[in-house]
Amino acid sequence: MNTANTNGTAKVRSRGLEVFYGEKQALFGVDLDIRSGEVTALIGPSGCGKSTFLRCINRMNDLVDGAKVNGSLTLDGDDIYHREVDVVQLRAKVGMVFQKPNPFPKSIYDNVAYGPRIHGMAADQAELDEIVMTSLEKAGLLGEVKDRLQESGTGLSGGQQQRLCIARAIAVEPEVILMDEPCSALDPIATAKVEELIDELRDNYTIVIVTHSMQQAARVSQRTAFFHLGKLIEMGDTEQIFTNPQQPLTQGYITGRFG
Ligand SMILES: Nc1ncnc2c1ncn2[C@@H]1O[C@H](COP(=O)(O)OP(=O)(O)OP(=O)(O)O)[C@@H](O)[C@H]1O
Repeated sequence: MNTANTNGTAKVRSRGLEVFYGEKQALFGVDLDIRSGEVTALIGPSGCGKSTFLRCINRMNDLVDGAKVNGSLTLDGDDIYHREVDVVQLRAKVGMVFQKPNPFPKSIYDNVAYGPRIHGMAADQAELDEIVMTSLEKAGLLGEVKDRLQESGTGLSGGQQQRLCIARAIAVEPEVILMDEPCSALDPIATAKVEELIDELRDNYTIVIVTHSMQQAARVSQRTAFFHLGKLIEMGDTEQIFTNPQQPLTQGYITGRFG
């Protein structure tokens, strides 16, 4: 395996990470470093464990009955799976955006204000307004919704809903944003907008994106990790992975021979 991924400062670091769903092992000894200030893409054929790895980072796998995680996974050097970790706080630090936009059946304003309210981040209404506006702005949505903040979030277009979900994630000031195929339900124009947004956000957040689209990985990420049958096969600079992969399996996947 290529271990060149283990240099530099890692925001998220896994060592020997294994995940089981009951008897089924989904990840085998994954050593992977995710750096801040860049976008890391996780690619590989269906069922290779990309989403499983992603969901470990904010412990979404805790919600799956019978799921078990071995090995080490750290955020800024702290064990994500330590028994004293407050999972609610962890998920505020490590936000998530899902495949299908899933705004709450609430107003646009309340969707974004939800997290800050729960975490008591605003001292008064003016401060909450500020957080909501700034988050919508950062998500590139403010211009489109500023006159309809009290309308339902579910009434927006799919692409707008996804940017609303990104605004909702940003509102609690996360350090890491996990995105699980965030554009797969979007049309090409909405996809382009979300990709542009990912690029803008990478200076301030560590972003990890699972994608089925190699074109998307090439467009939005600086580093790419290729998984196959639960193993990390290769990790490197995105350009290198797509132009000069070191492993035959990576080569086979990116040239469309399987997957
Ligand atoms: N909740 C679960 N219960 C049992 N097995 C699961 C569960 N979730 C995933 N798996 C299995 O773990 C393996 C890895 O799944 P995972 O969803 O991480 O793959 P993936 O690479 O993200 O796939 P896809 O691209 O299809 O989403 C697969 O074999 C899958 O069937």
